[in-house]
Amino acid sequence: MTRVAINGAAGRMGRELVIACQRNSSLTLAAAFEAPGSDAIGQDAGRLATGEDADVAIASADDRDASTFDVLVDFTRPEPCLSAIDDCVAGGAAIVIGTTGFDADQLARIDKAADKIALVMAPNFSAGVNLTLKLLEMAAKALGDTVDIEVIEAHHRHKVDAPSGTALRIGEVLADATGRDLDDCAVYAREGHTGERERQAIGFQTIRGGDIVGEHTVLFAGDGERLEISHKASSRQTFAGGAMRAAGWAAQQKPGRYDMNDVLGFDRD
Ligand SMILES: NC(=O)C1=CN([C@@H]2O[C@H](COP(=O)(O)OP(=O)(O)OC[C@H]3O[C@@H](n4cnc5c(N)ncnc54)[C@H](OP(=O)(O)O)[C@@H]3O)[C@@H](O)[C@H]2O)C=CC1
Ligand SMILES: O=C(O)C1=N[C@H](C(=O)O)C[C@H](O)C1
Repeated sequence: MTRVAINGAAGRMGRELVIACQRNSSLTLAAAFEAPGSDAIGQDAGRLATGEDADVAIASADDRDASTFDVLVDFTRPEPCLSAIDDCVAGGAAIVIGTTGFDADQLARIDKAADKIALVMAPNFSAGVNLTLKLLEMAAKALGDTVDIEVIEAHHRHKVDAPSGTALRIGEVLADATGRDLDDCAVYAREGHTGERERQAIGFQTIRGGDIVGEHTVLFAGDGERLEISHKASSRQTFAGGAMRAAGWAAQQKPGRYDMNDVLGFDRD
């Protein structure tokens, strides 16, 4: 049995992760953590997620001892995630990172930690989104500079980062497939007299509202026709189940940085 710990266990994803862990027969919930001072500390992680006790009390992230679990799953915010990584390095545990919104310095710290522990990081753990990335790569290679490419994403009103981590990953895949550098061609906002659109631009449109779980569409707009490839998540269990699959896999790996292509066994080309 792989011993799993969940960071941010009282959050939207944290509660779904508790459920997904309980549904996976090769995993056992060993620990759950929340922000120091959180009202959730001391509450049972299972009771919070499902109404039934899991006999795992949520502890403060300050009291984390990574020798008591094999892998930690983090869906929190960048800074708490980096603290969790430090603890996993100290205790020799693997980590699965679903958190999004890291800056370049933070990403460099994550890369460094992967020299010491197995680290699986993905902006989206749903199998459907990871398959969508493959379809997008194929479409972008085939259509190339004959179309204008726009990435449209929609999420719930509580999301704090934009564009979504998934949209940014989509942008990287599209840029690679068309031989562009995303830093040069990304357009994140348009207002006023913008001038005509440049063919090489990859545009991002962000929608925030209500309880939208997560939707991503790529529009390939040509003359006389347009192609749209969409993924729409309707339940956070799709992310949580994928993250638990990654947790079981990560616990068996040697140190290194991995993503969902590795977990799902997808080819890299
Ligand atoms: N990769 C993927 O498949 C997916 C990624 N995500 C990403 O996951 C992250 C979380 O999303 P979501 O669940 O909606 O957000 P929530 O705000 O609902 O959950 C985050 C949780 O982390 C807690 N937290 C804050 N600080 C700490 C700390 N120091 N130690 C431990 N826990 C802490 C928060 O507590 P408090 O509220 O008290 O601050 C909260 O309970 C986001 O970055 C989101 O983009 C989301 C879905 C899928
Ligand atoms: O914050 C969310 O909810 C989600 N975040 C991830 C992202 O930023 O891509 C994945 C998912 O779409 C839900």
